[in-house]
Amino acid sequence: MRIAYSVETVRAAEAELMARLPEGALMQRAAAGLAAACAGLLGRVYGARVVLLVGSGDNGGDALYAGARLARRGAGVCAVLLAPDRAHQGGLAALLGAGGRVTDDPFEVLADADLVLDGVTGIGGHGGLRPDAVPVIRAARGSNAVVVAVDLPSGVEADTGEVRGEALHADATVTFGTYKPGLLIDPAKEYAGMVRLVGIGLEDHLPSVPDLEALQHADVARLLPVPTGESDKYRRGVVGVVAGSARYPGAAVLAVAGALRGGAGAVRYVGPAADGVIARFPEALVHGGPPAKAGRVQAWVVGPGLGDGIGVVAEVLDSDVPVLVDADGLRLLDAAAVRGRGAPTLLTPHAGEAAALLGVPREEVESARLASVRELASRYGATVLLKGSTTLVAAPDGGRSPVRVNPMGTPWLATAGSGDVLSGLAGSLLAAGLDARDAGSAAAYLHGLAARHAASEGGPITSYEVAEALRSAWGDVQA
Ligand SMILES: NC(=O)C1=CN([C@@H]2O[C@H](COP(=O)(O)OP(=O)(O)OC[C@H]3O[C@@H](n4cnc5c(N)ncnc54)[C@H](OP(=O)(O)O)[C@@H]3O)[C@@H](O)[C@H]2O)[C@@H](O)CC1
Ligand SMILES: [K+]
Repeated sequence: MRIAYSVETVRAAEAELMARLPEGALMQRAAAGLAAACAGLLGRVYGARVVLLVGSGDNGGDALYAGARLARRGAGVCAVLLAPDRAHQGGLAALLGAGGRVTDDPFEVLADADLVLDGVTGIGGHGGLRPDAVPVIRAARGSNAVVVAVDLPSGVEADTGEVRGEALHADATVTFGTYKPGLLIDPAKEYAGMVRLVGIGLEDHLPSVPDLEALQHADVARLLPVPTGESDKYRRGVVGVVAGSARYPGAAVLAVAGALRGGAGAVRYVGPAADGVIARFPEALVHGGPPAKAGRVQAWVVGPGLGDGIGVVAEVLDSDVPVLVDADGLRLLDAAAVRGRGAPTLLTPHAGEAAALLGVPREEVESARLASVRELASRYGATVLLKGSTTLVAAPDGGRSPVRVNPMGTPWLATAGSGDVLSGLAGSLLAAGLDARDAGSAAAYLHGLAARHAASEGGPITSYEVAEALRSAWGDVQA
């Protein structure tokens, strides 16, 4: 599991820790870890050419002190001061004392650098890079040097993962004390490269519940249901899928495709697209409806491709098993009916649907995804999976459990029908007994991984191919 804390929380923990340490000790810990990571990347420090890009805050201070350590080990270290009169004084003195130098010509030194340390901004940065930094960052990127970001790639928003202008694309990021949300959420995450976490003693001063957590392969593997010798289809779970319409029969096929590969023992399809479903999946159980007459299920998925036939949503919400509501099912969703349910509900909107549920413009959700998913969960008393380049999953517990962020997203998933596959898959995991937050986050993870597997064969992928690749994704996380 990777966990992240917001800047506000990091600053509070830092203040607590700093009060117990001698002046500057924390920055020295950060710089020591940073220099060691750079030494590892360089292989040989003696004679290496290192360039420091130094901004006006403590992020630049970290770079300067780390540069001083590398200079003492024989590296040729040169600093580019982006705000010369505001550069960290102690760090600058340390660098000069260790034999490093300052240059006025960044392009000359960047041309043959082995390693560039990006200390322009860290958690104190806002907005994209300022104009004076842009050509320098581009020159660093255009060189053959390994580019290492200090704490965060400069130009990204630490708390939200937004990138509001130009930002540095790093090969690696050395972050201090804890991950920041921007290191886990796209698009910022893509700028960070390989992330290394350096402990500075902050851990003991951070709250026990982080703001965010991201599952990794091993976490997903632990969550996935494994059939035992005792299993029959009911023990493995039967998932009911209420989807599709005369106008959108394909949504039914895709939701069933996802459900069949989600670990439930059987998939029961209810709706008007039964012929299409059976033609593709003879193993599906089909029923014309209504859902209450279709037979026993352990969880329902309702919504994909329902078109106008959304009257059925209320009937499904009336059941006493977990229910996933997606797509058309989210229109006209009655908040009181959802809140009044005894069994868990999982809502899976994209940003536009989330905006409609919240009654705000779509841009408001896009620009504040974390706040939006939390607000939806609390307003509906449901677990909410907010789809997007980084899918977020929040439980309705007032922030007691961290929001899950999916580290496995991929732009390949921006294709028609991919949400239908996800809803079937997540519903199947609900039927197999996972709680709503686990089912949603494990499904998002497998779905993203499956898309990557499918895309690795080359070229654009279809949603059906994503569903087919779920098997190999499943095997991959368990390997
Ligand atoms: N917290 C911890 O536990 C520890 C923290 N440590 C380190 O401190 C870092 C935080 O330092 P920080 O607070 O000084 O802020 P920082 O990231 O250097 O940037 C702020 C400066 O940048 C400027 N600026 C703002 N936006 C900008 C932009 N777009 N483009 C260009 N400039 C921009 C802004 O200037 P202004 O807006 O006033 O012009 C301000 O002066 C943290 O990331 C970590 O590296 C470690 O040493 C030890 C443990
Ligand atoms: K940085």
